Amino acid sequence: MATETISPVLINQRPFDSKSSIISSHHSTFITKNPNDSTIVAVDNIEIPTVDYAVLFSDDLDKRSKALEHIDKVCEDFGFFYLVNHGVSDSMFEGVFKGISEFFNPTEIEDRKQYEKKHPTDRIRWGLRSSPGENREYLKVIAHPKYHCPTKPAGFSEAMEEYFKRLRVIVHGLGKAVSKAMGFEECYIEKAFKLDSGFDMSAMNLYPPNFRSKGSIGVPNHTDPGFFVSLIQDVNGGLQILSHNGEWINVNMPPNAIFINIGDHLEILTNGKYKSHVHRVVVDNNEVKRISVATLHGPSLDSFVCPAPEFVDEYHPPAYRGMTYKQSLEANGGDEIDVQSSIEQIRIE
Ligand SMILES: O=C(O)CCC(=O)C(=O)O
Ligand SMILES: [Fe+2]
Repeated sequence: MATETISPVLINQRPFDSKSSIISSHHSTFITKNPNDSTIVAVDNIEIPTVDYAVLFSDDLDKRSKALEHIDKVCEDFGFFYLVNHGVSDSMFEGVFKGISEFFNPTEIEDRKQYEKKHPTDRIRWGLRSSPGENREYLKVIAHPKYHCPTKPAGFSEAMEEYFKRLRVIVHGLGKAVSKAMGFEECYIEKAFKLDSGFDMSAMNLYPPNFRSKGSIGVPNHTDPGFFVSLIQDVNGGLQILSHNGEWINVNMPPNAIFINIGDHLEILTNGKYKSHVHRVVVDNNEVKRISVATLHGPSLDSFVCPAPEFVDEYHPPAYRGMTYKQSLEANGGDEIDVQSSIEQIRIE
């Protein structure tokens, strides 16, 4: 594959021109321009760590403390992991993917247009993107504090509600485990982000098979707001995440695992101890459509999020500006449902 290297640019988690293709070298990633080839290269040989949810709460103290040490290390050294043994049943997964598939039924596209953007305070939003920079259909809903979802097709809203309820328990459990793993009281994260009224937004995504796509990109490079982001999918294909070392890694999830990614606001709270990682979706190789559900688990909208005193000292000055979660969702021109990362605006250079 002949490529013309323009100039080696370490991506360092910043947005870049999605028309360029990317070649990963061992410890850095270079943007290269290759007019004949738009494939996006990522590696399969870096194993994404697995966290066993049940062991985090094991009665066996030795097992539990080893599991807590493990999750702390995984959050710090990677920032993302596969969560298994989480208690979402196979039938719950089936119900979710069946409901989403039916919602995105190709013959009813006119019906879905009622959820196109009307106002920044929309609680349900639908969109269809078909361009070289983005190829997906999506439905975004607010899942918490008040749940919203289209009422049709029959059973869809109920299946999603049941899933979001279970997911909240799991993610709050992870918050407790991580709080303890960092040496704090169990409800440290819960209190810091006022999670009783935590703001959760979920994006249900439908990616076309490659023959129907307008280019390689399903979703361009981004990080997500929130403290944890959870992702489930019906088939593997296309999610890639940029590692600490600047290598794009293919996310190949075990069946019915949940992919957990640290969100921007846990990076801010921990003053960069845990980091939010750039990811994207590539649709090049997808022979079939793919469905994913990405849920951004956020602080309450009025939570003021800044680096916590426990993570600040003379060697680690605050690296992010403080603002409310709502302000941060709007700082980059987004709104409460079309949430956009604003960590670049929040980071103190
Ligand atoms: O569909 C995926 O695999 C990822 C989607 C995503 O990153 C998002 O919706 O924020
Ligand atoms: Fe994302």
